[in-house]
Amino acid sequence: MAVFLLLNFVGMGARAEDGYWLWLRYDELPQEMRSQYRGQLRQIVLETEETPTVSVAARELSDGLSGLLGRNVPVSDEGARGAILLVTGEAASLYDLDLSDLGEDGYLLRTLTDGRRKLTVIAANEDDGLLYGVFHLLRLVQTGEDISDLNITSVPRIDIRVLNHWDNLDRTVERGYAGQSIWDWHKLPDYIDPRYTDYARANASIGINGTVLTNVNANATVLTPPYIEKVAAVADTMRPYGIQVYLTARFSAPIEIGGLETADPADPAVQAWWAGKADEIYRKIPDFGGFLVKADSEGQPGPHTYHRTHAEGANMLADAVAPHGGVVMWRAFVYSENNPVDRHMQAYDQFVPLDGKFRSNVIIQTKNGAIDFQPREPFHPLFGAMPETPLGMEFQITKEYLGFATHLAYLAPMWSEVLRADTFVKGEGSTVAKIIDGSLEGHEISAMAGVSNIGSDRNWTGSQFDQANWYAFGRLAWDPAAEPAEIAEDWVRMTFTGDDGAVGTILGMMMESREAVVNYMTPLGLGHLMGTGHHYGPAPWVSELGRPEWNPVYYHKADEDGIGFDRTKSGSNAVAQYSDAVAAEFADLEAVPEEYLLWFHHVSWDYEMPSGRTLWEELVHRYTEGVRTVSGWRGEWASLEGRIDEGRYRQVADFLRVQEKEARWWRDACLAYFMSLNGLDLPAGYAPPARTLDEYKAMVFPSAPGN
Ligand SMILES: CO[C@H]1[C@H](O)[C@@H](O)[C@H](O)O[C@@H]1C(=O)O
Repeated sequence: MAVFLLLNFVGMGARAEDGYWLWLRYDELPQEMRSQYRGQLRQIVLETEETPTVSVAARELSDGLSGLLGRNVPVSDEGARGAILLVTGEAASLYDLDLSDLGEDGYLLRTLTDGRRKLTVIAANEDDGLLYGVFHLLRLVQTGEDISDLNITSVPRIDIRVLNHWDNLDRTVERGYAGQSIWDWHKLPDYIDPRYTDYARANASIGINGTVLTNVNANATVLTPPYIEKVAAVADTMRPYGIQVYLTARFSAPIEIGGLETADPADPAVQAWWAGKADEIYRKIPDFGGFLVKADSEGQPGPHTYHRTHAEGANMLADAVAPHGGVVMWRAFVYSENNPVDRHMQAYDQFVPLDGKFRSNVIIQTKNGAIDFQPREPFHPLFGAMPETPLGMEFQITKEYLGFATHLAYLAPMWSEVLRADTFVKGEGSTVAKIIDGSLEGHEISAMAGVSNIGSDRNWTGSQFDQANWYAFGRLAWDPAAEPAEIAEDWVRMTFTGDDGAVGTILGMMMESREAVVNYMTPLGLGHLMGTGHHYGPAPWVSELGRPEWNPVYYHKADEDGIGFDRTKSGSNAVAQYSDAVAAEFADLEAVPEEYLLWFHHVSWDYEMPSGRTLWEELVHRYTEGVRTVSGWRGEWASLEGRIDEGRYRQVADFLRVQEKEARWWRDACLAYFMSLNGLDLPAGYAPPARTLDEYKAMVFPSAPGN
């Protein structure tokens, strides 16, 4: 028995079976791939001071290459043939390398020929840059790229590339579908889970340089002395990997843990309390990043209680961390203080008047769209509307609205769509990416945040494919112009296999996946039809909840005649929050991109679409297409049996079965509901819903984690 278990473990390898090692799988490459690297990657030579970061970089490179090449690639003193040199600062001049444009995090990868020696050089100004360069070289080898004549310069476009954990101190994770929080507060600071190091490695490998450990629906306890000790222990583990730790600041903390009677940002005692708290944190964590704040939204405390603005609230915290070089990421996700005509308009209405009033170390962290991480939303109208304020991007990596852990939905195409969207605020080419990287308006700081999908499941993210979303977030934060398909291909090769046929199959599925989800959940610009509260499964009929915007009917506004939210002049006029050029396009029924049609217009069921179908027929078609796409993947995935390891093959196959079942559920329940309003039949050739509307309404949702 013992022998069997041992063989089982060693033979199949935890690495291969459960996804724990993410994309950092340094399994031996196939012979034909290995041979090309043989001469060039023999040993690692440090031409830099050996700091903790340099040590972890050298160890990663040595371990990685040794695994991939199936022979020891040691750190050595001597730069013989086939050396990889890690070079910082002064030493770069020996090799005639110009590091002047690399900033703190950028790096060069170069192949140099020195007499008969061929050298691979990784050079950077700072150790963190070196670490990023090491991971890039590893990636090239993992994906079988030719490295014989390297000439790569890479500099991140965004300064603060940060994960937001919506993790509570009791280890539940809001909107988390991958098990408990990895932050084990109970055992910290004395026990440092080895996972923290693997977490740091994974993040560093994709350029992430910050992590907010706690939920934006914040608990002030994390700011008390015992917790600061715990956070410091996590920060110590992250530091060698170039990752700064941040915390969420509960606005009422001065009352809850400080013994004050108010949290009014204009009160000197409150200001002094926060300044003292910041000093206390920085004494333990000298490189603490700063605070992330959700205020005056969904019941969170904030400055409005004291008739102060978001700017006054943010500035107070900004002043507290400024002497230490910290920042405040103040979220623009505010709603539900008043019953809105259009929730879409609230953040803009509250924040645009405050443009220019924030301290220079405040970033307004804005979700990609104005509502809430739907499968598709037009870009948030705040982008471009606050030229004097740095706006950070907030994407949601965890799939709250896209099928939790089981559904395959590769999100980079969705994020990229928003980053590439043109706001036209300074004429053509004023993309969202240029606003958040600070280049359009000349800002000093820039940030991109991703709401983490990480938990304590062995595979970290709840499914194999959800790892790709974590991976892609990092790559896009580094370079918002990166191609989603290229990112995905790197990920597939590193994570699953280098077999070109299999790579093509998996990549094809990934690249179709986001659109498939849009089709079977919310096609043509629909949004928020999900079950209320947990946000799982379809519930477009819900109408009785206490506030209008809690109900799906508020978002689709379907009736006998038509469907969609009129955000033009005849409706809420939310379009007016965009620049003139964009507003004109969105407001025009003929010009609005089809994918945003029902987001901006209420359209009659018989409206003729560009395809020649009526709107109703087009909706049916899209819902059906979504299901068909997912069904197709099941066959494609089955063709990979035996070509990737059994454990991961099975899990994905099972999850695709779930996704197909649920895609049908979405299609059928939504169509049954819309038919009950419009009285129309399905066009010929389309299967009717499998059950009656009442049956869908009565369906018990599987108990949903994470809300
Ligand atoms: C953390 O709260 C979340 C809430 O769970 C979620 O349903 C919604 O997406 O957004 C909120 C927010 O972004 O603050």
